[in-house]
Amino acid sequence: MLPASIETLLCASILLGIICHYLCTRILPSSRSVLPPGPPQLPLLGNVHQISLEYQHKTFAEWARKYGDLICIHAFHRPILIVSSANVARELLEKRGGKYSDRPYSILANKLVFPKPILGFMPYDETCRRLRKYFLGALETKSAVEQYRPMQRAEIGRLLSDLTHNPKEFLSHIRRYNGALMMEITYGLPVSSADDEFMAFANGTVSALSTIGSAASTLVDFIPMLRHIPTWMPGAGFKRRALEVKDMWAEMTRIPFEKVRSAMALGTAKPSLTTFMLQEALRDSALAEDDEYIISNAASQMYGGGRPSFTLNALLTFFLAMTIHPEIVKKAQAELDLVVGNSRLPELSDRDSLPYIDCIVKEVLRWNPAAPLGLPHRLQEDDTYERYTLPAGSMIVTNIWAMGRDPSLYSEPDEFLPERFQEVDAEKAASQDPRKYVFGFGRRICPGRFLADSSIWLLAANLLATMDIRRARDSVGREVVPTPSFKSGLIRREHLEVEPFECDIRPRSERAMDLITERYAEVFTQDN
Ligand code: HEM
Repeated sequence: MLPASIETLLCASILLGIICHYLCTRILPSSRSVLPPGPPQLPLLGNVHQISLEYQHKTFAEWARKYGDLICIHAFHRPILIVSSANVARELLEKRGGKYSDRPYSILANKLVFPKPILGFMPYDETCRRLRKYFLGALETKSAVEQYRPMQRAEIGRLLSDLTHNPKEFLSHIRRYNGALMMEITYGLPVSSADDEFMAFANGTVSALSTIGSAASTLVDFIPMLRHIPTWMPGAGFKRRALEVKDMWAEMTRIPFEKVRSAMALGTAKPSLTTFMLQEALRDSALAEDDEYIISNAASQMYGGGRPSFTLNALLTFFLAMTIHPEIVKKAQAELDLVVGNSRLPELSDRDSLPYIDCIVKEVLRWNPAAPLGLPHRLQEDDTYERYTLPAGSMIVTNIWAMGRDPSLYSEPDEFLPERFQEVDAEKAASQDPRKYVFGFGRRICPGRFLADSSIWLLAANLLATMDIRRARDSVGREVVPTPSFKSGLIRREHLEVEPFECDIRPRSERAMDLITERYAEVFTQDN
């Protein structure tokens, strides 16, 4: 039992806290400034009790219907501004990029897992700008994109061949396609088989990372002193997991980076994102220890740090949609047969002549956006929008999922309908294009967006040109129609995952088999 005087003191402090919080969030701002509207809050907790662990994008979309495209909620004392319209996001994050390009500080990421900040979690400081400049040169210019085309072509050849030999394992083949492509682009290192030990280890690291929590939204981010809790104490599981992931991440970063450094020293390194970044950094001066850390971690983030899993998710969404909709497969195949014929496989240079395949890719990105709530930004200084005051330090969450369900742009938004992008005028086509928002906004926009978009298109076109995707059958021969089912969560995951499903993939014809064999032989010759 506490002595009566301490009990009284505790009660008085709690009461004072509640009054201060109430004054700060409700009474005082209303006399000077108005926060955007939002659901009612509880003292001290704010809206924490209303934010579910999963599917927050749906709760936030419901709130947007009630309170508007820009709403304000509180997680304890911290204001969170939720933007549900692409136009408002552009107005704030793009046009006023100077104030909106920081990331919220994450104790879990920046203190427990990574010894120093890495790209996705960095503030928008000098280092961040330097890294983004490297990415611009390595991923976003026309010549950079051209440079990756042979790798994309080769990996498509492998994927089609793997699918013909072992179609039941399609999930692991797609995972391999994405991982191998990123490995070659990031490090210039070829991957020999799906069971590659390093890729399996990297996949394990990435999934471990995604289960410990996302940027600035775990309990330790709200109660910082929890990071000092001894690892043996009950309740310290989050810290034990974070420290495990820290070691796994360091290993995943070190192994391929050292291979590239040795190959560079021997003059045998293939051009890659890592060689490009190292050469750029060396241009001005010798490499500082910090440069090595920053570059090696940026590379491992490119390769495996969760972002490319966004592409994987889009590829799986494509397979799911094609399994559910045989009529879309037929329509796309008719377009491919007409434009490309059966004497070769589709190439990225055919893209403009295959508008229906493009509509499918757009609908994949809109229907199940890989990052439904984007990555959070942080407002660096007070700002105003319309009649609202937006306080410095607010976390900005873009509800990309809700943007893709804007009823003024998309009818029947839960349906997979590529036709919605057909025969619309140029203005509507531009505002409907999901690539204008699914990759985020402003100065932190996804640097991998062109690569991701072209990899998804290439896979869609090649797969539809050569394979039939049918529904699997159950033990009594009935077709199994997969239910579109996606897992999500801002707290535990940043992205929406496709739940596993089955489908029946077969080559369309003898000719398709020949084309796959020819491409594979070409790839095999390249490897040797
Ligand atoms: C369909 C695939 C992808 C989607 C939907 C996607 C989406 C996003 C989004 C929404 C963001 C946050 C942007 C913002 O803060 O406003 C982001 C950031 C990022 N993405 Fe992607 N991404 C994809 C693929 C990729 C790929 C293939 C790479 C690597 C080549 C990549 C690398 C990154 C990096 C490094 C960041 C952090 C940038 C920063 O913090 O400055 N992404 N992505």
